[in-house]
Amino acid sequence: MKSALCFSLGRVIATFACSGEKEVNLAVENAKAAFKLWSKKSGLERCQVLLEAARIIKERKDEIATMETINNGKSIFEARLDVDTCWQCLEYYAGLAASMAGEHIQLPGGSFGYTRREPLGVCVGIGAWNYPFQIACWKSAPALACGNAMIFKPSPFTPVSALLLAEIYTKAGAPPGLFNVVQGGAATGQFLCHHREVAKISFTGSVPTGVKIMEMSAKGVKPITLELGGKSPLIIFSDCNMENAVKGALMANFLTQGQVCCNGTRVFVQKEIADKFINEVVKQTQKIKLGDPLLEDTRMGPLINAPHLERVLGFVKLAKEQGATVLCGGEVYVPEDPKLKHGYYMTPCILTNCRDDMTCVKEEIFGPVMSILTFGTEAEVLERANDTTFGLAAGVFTRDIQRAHRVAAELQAGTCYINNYNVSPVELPFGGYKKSGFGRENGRVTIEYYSQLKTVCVEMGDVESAF
Ligand SMILES: NC(=O)c1ccc[n+]([C@@H]2O[C@H](COP(=O)([O-])OP(=O)(O)OC[C@H]3O[C@@H](n4cnc5c(N)ncnc54)[C@H](O)[C@@H]3O)[C@@H](O)[C@H]2O)c1
Ligand SMILES: O=CCc1c[nH]c2ccc(O)cc12
Repeated sequence: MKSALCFSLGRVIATFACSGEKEVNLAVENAKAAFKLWSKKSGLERCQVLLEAARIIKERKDEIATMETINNGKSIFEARLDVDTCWQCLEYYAGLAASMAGEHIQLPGGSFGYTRREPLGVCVGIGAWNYPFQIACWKSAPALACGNAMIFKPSPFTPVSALLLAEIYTKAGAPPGLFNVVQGGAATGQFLCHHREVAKISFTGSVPTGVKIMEMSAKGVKPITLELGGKSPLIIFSDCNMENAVKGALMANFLTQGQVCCNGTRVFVQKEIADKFINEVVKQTQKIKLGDPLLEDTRMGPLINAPHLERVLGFVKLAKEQGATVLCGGEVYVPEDPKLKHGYYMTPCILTNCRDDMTCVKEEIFGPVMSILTFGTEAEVLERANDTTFGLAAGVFTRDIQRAHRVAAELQAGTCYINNYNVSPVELPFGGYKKSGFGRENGRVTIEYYSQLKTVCVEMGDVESAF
């Protein structure tokens, strides 16, 4: 069985054999052997390997970013920013590796207890296609820092860049098999999830697949992290800094061609400033440079593949049928360069006259389509913003500091941005509420998702038997 990889030119650039049960078993055996060695190392020794891997990522930044652009279609400008958060993530967890510790608890009669934070074993990471290298780093860095091994399965649409990470960990001194990559789609993912020697699964992808992962993990009683989809609200109050709010709305909608899980695609604008905001946001959107993602000044490349482009265009068509107005974009784009004519490009789209019950406002589109809605009061917009089964992210633009925090506290989302959107410092935990998933990536808390706590109870006196 083969998996084909396509790029913006619409041509296959690589083929990979999908891993079957035999290859998955082999990967697990290798990971188990590596885990034996790695889990015995001190935190400081693990820290040194992660720091060296971070250094290599920095050194090879341009090469990795180029590969990611070819892999995914995002602009080279953005791919470089992605790579920065990757080495930062490895450095961050390198720093935490040596500080992992338990507690010492005094008990009556001089007895005491202590806790040990121990690794889980062989962990599995399963990734989506929108941030291939970054997803592999955000999963593997905390896993390895805690003393685990990881088998990573990238999306079959973007199989290449995770292999660079495997090469880098090996060069940095990780034992063979500590970070293993297997290729394939759903079937390979199922072999991994069902494997009895797999201790944990961290999944990034869609809600329907997340449900399947949860079912499989339930059978094996395995802990999981689910980073799923979203339909996040971005609330723009009339007292905002307009220039920043417009920039924020673009950041919330058009990175990676709009294929970002935490995008703020429901943009609620207070009525008083709606016309001015809409004018400005359309003006700035029309200036976005589309085209060859490897060119320095390009800011939007092609979507991931032909069926996805059709799907996104279908959402725009349906929005029009349901009464929305297309203010710009929403159409197939054919770059002038003949080499790019088979790419999956579309122009970034802004919809107005949207209602909360429209499909474009309710469902995750995962493409460059912003839906603008207007609102009157804070109470009204909060109710409408929270009226969704998702809860990945949310944003608010206002100059009123009390309102900013009040609104952030009321929003049902795992990440709330105040006066910015889609920045991702690795020090901050990231993850969902509601159907957007559970568990966290990044931040100190993720150590808890890749380790388990052992309590050791020590008797200093004689046993007082009940018998
Ligand atoms: N919350 C987040 O952090 C986050 C980040 C990126 C993408 N996403 C979401 O991911 C979706 C888009 O990504 P996608 O299309 O790659 O998602 P997807 O669910 O189709 O696939 C994700 C991964 O799961 C694998 N997979 C598919 N079926 C499987 C099965 N039955 N068992 C095991 N593995 C299986 C795929 O091969 C792929 O590697 C969007 O909904 C987006 O919101 C979420
Ligand atoms: O696409 C959604 C958010 C996101 C961006 N980069 C990463 C990396 C790993 C994730 O699990 C999610 C994300």
